[in-house]
Amino acid sequence: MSKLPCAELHLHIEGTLEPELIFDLAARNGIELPYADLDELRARYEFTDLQSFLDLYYANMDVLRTEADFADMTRAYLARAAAAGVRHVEVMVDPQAHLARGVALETCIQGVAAVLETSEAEFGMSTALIAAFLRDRPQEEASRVLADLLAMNAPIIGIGLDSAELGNPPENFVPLYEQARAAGLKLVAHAGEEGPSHYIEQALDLLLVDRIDHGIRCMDDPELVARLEREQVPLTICPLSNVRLQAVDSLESHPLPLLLEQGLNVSVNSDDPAYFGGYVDDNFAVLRRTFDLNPAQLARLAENSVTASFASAQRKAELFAEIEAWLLAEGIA
Ligand SMILES: Nc1ncnc2[nH]cnc12
Ligand SMILES: [Zn+2]
Repeated sequence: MSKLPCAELHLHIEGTLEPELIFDLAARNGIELPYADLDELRARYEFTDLQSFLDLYYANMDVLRTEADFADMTRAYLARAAAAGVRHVEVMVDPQAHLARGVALETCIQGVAAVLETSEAEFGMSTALIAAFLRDRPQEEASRVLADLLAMNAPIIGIGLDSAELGNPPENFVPLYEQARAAGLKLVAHAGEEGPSHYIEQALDLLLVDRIDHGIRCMDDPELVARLEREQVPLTICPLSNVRLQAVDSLESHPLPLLLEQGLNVSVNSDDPAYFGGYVDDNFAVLRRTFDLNPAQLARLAENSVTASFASAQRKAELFAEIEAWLLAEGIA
């Protein structure tokens, strides 16, 4: 089976930092890591919940110091994503996580954006950049950083909301989202990953988001599931992430097939692929094996990703045609 063409809509670029690159960048920047070798680092990749992952994710970012570091990480992701079948990607970056370490906004944004600009020529892959804000830091700080991003004309298409969800509800960030909307930006937010289903409703009703990242806790509220279907609210779902962070009991009990069956716009994404055991093709592969998904169901997931993307109408038409061609090649058209 050839790689299914798709859009990746839920991807933290810092979550693509592979252990080997962490060691390379540490050596380049003269940083002493708290791990003796790759095996010792890899042994830490056992998570009990979101916070246990975030602790390692933020610690490992310390190796990102220069524009070249951000660029090398982004280049490595694009090459791996191209091999995975990703034809359009909307990359999230966490500017506050870098500012807090003394890394300038320009360094992280320019480092990532400069490489995203090359992906069309190198891989035929279209890209966009989303600035994600840390919900466990103050709303006022987020608003200041967004103002700085706008003042420097950062090439961002939208904003997101991530980091520790429990106890940090969407309602805390209404001013940030109003500011972003006034600037013409697209709006997404993590909601219902670990947090309760009413965080999803808050993200929709108070932040007015275009998409929900994760959203799997909607399963606790059948009326919300019906609403998500009725309004065709996209949920960017990350199966391997949910398993590794124990947001679901097992892959077998993951709600994605049920949500697909019920007609919701669910897509498949990798979240932090260097930490969760795989890129988008790996996510598709385990889903296909576990749930015996047929080519038409896989194509529907890919079509959902294109529908939910912020790509232009022309680009979307190209991507739908690629998926149709894949389905034909699979003998199912
Ligand atoms: N899965 C996730 N949830 C919340 N914040 C994140 N930051 C990076 N990955 C994340
Ligand atoms: Zn995420």
